Amino acid sequence: MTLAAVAQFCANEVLPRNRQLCAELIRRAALGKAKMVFLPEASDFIGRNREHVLQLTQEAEGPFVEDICRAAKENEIWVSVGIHSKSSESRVYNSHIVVSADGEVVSDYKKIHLFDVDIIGGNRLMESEGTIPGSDIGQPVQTPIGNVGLQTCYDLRFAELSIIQRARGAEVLTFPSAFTVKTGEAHWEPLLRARAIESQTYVVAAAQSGRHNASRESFGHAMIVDPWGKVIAHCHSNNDEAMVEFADIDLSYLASVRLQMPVMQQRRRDLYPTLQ
Ligand SMILES: O=C(O)CNC(=O)[C@H](CS)NC(=O)CCC(=O)C(=O)O
Repeated sequence: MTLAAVAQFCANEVLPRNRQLCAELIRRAALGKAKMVFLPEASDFIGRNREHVLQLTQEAEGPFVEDICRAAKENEIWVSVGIHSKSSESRVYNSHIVVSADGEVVSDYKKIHLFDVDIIGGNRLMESEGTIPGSDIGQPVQTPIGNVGLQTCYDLRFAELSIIQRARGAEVLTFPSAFTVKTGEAHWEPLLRARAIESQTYVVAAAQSGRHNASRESFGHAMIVDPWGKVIAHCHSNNDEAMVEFADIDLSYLASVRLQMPVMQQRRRDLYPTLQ
């Protein structure tokens, strides 16, 4: 058994509180014997507006990453977590870091697709006003649960990334998220299951959940999906309770799914561009 743990909680603008909750979730995952734990996008904080996010990022980044690295090392567990990170201009990066069980940051993915949308009956959010998009898909990270491809939240809607990461050796795709309630109700689970089925990977999706402030609420429902599309861990809640659920990442099962239905070999690369 190689257990993974997926977490959800409700980050707010109180930085020490968010750090403590993350450390607590890491500890609970390790107590449950997980080898790697997945925390949501923006686990360091959810801010009120662009200026607030910029200011909080200055204060949050150093102490947050330090605390995550310490918790990973103390509990001997790998961690995937979404954070805001500083840049040389007045916008931040939406980063997704992986920390090894030695407490070292071993990978840093910057969200490629930014959430610039105006949903009728939902939210208008223009992420690119305060965030610089990343431009590197990166290589999957070798971890004790398998090769983990890093993405973030809205990237989930761009299936090309998942296929490319699968071609680069990903066995697990991970999407730390803060889905809105309206889009989450309609799309969250079907998108996660679709990515798992079509790329034949495990999908681990940690989630923000509950009300962050007067204008932001997140959908929750963190989950792990197996390569057949079955939901094998599910935080059944959309309130602000912090929780963690577990599932076995079975790479021999993954190999058998790929063998039975070899979709990667069956792609018509003569008809559509080769993905690498
Ligand atoms: O703002 C922060 O600090 C953290 N980042 C987020 O919450 C991001 C950008 S606003 N949220 C999403 O991408 C939601 C995607 C979504 O809900 C969908 O694809 O339907």
